[in-house]
Parts: sequence; structure tokens; C-alpha cells
Amino acid sequence: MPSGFFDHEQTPALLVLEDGRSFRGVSFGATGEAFGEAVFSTGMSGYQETLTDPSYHRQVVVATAPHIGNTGWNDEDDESSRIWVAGYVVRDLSRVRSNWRSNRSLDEELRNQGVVGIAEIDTRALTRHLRERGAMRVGISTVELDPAKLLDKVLQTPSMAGSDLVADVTLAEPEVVPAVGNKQLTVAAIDLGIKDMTPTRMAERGIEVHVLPASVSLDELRELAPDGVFFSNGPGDPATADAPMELLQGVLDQGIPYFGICFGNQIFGRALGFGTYKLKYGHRGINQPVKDLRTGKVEITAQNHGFAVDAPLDRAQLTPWGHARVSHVCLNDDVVEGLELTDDDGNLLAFSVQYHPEAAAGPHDSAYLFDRFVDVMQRRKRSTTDAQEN
Ligand SMILES: NC(=O)CC[C@H](N)C(=O)O
Repeated sequence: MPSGFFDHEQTPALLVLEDGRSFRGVSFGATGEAFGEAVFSTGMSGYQETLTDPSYHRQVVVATAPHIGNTGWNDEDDESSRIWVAGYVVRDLSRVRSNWRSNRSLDEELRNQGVVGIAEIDTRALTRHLRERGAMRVGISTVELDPAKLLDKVLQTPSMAGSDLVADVTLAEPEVVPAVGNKQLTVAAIDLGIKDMTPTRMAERGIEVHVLPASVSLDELRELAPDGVFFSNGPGDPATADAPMELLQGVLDQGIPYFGICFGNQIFGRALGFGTYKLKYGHRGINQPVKDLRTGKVEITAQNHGFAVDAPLDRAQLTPWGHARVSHVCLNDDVVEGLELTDDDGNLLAFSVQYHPEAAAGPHDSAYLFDRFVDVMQRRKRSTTDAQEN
């Protein structure tokens, strides 16, 4: 059989949701069992980036695009060192891979990494079910084909609400991503499950990025004397992220410019005094419309979040550091998609978005946010130099 074909025997597999609904399909990727939170992603492309996004840790991802695997797997597009999804659910697994960069098939890569997949599932029915009932726990198995028995195991799986997963994904030792060209600025990026494209997008703008473990202390951060601090995306419930939130409050006390993405937006929200809550089924995909409330402009964004910040859309709130307000909102459901902190003159001090401006595999409408971060850092740098000279 030509290489790239789905070339092993079809093994039956079973999917069971925590409310008892079950679907029968066939195995692909590794055989065995996988459990997690069932979520669906509406991206038509970019499955390699999705599967390697650490924010999907402990989640079983359902692809709503009916045909998956046609571009295979390459050695360039991974967003981290491994696949993080707990399991992968597709309708029709492509029997052929066809792309000039493809090195192997999706099926092979899932097998290499021991990740369980299930194909031939009615993903449309499954997605409609999750939309109506909400995200819930799920199991997929090639070894337990009795729905009642698999359900017992699903019910023993921990829920996503209340899960603190940062320690599972953060790097052990700091890493430096050098600036492309002349170094203009230094950023300390706290790794809560960072995607590789984020430091890349910063480095392209002359930023030397120090990617740091989540356990870093405020003193260690200050020793680095960064021009800005960044908190990444990451898995788990933001309500559990007390230590990162306290670290961020310390950063704001120092007046250091801040930018956060996704989990970094939720933690910023908490630091500013807002709450977070779990969405019914979340936003996942690369086609989500977001409005910038400052400019009225709409961006099409990449998203992956199951929780959101609870903040009023129509008014600012006074905090110890300045005025906090919602800067971006999702046009599908009015969910908070961005926050900003400004001084009395309206100058931006710190900001964050719930979506993904680094957006591998696109769209790139929101890349301007990295330039905005550079502007905030440059302005602060100028004002501290001016203050020292006077
Ligand atoms: N991509 C992210 O950073 C996700 C943040 C958080 N774990 C959520 O699900 O909402």
C-alpha cells in the first residue's frame, strides 16, 4: 500500500459521554483508552496546531470539519514539544495525505505519541449534543466496548472546573528566544502552556523573550528587569490560578507593562478584581468574530477557551493601578474577549485578549496586538529614561 494510506485493520472503538450518550466508530492513532472533557473545534484547517496546543491538555477534541488528515503531519507546525489533547474525534479520516510539507500521516503521528483517536463518528450529532447540553466528560476506547462499563470510568474522570493544570505544562528551566535583528526590548514570558508562535511573533519585533516557569518569583522577575511581562495561554480553570494572579498583581505594582493571551487574560481579569466563569461549551476554532470596542473594528480570531471573564461591558472600574475596562467582545455571544488598564490620561498600561493573536494557523487580523505591546513598552521606557535624566 502506498505510504500515507490509512494502512491498518479497522478496529472498533466506542465513545461515551458522561450523560450516557454513546457513539460507535473505528480506531485510529493509538489503541487503548482516553478520558477528558469533550469539546469541539470549528477550525476547517490547522489540526496539527490544535493538537499540539498545551491549552487542550485533558480535553478530547471533536473536529467539526468532516474531513481531517488530508495535509498529513509535518516537522514545522507543532506549537509545543508534543500532542496535548487527550483524544481526537473525527468524522472522516483522510485515507491520503497530500501536502508538500507532509512528513507522515496524522494516524502515524498519533500512534507514535500514544494518542487515542476515533473516526467514523457522527461529529455533527455529537457537536449539536455538546452545544445543547454543554461541555462534559467523555471516554473513548478500543478495549472497553460496553457503554455502561465505559461510562463508569468516564464518571471517575476529574472535571475541568476546578482543575489546576499549570504545573503539568510549564517548562522546567528558563529558555531564551533571541530577538530577530537588533534587540530593542526584553520580555519575561510566563509559561502557563505557551504556544511556540507567541515568542516567535515577539522576537520578530526585536524582542528578546525569556520564557520562564510559572513558579518564578517576583524577585526573580525583577532581577531580569524586563521591559514587559507576558502571561501565556494555558489549560485548566483560571479560578485555581491564585499564584500567577498574585505574581501579576506584583508586576502591576511595579508599573511594568503587561500583555496576556487567553489564560493570561483570565488571570489579568482576576488580578483587576473581576471573576471568571465556565462557558456552556466554549469558543474553539479559527473563525470567531470579535469587536474592538475602542475602534469599532471587527477581527476574525482564533480561539480556544472554555472559561471567560465576568466584567461589565459598559463601564470602567477603578483599580489600585488605573482604570480597567473591557476592550474586546465576541460578536456571537457578547463574551468578554479583551481587557485594558489605562492611566488617568487614557494611556495604555497593561492589556490582554481572550483570543489568539499569534494564531497559528491563522487568521492574522489580530497581529497588531504585538505591535501595541511594543508601543506600551517603548513609551514606558522613554518615560523612565526622561525621569532619570531630569
Ligand atoms: N487557551 C487558553 O489559554 C484557555 C484558558 C482556559 N484554560 C480556558 O479554557 O478558558
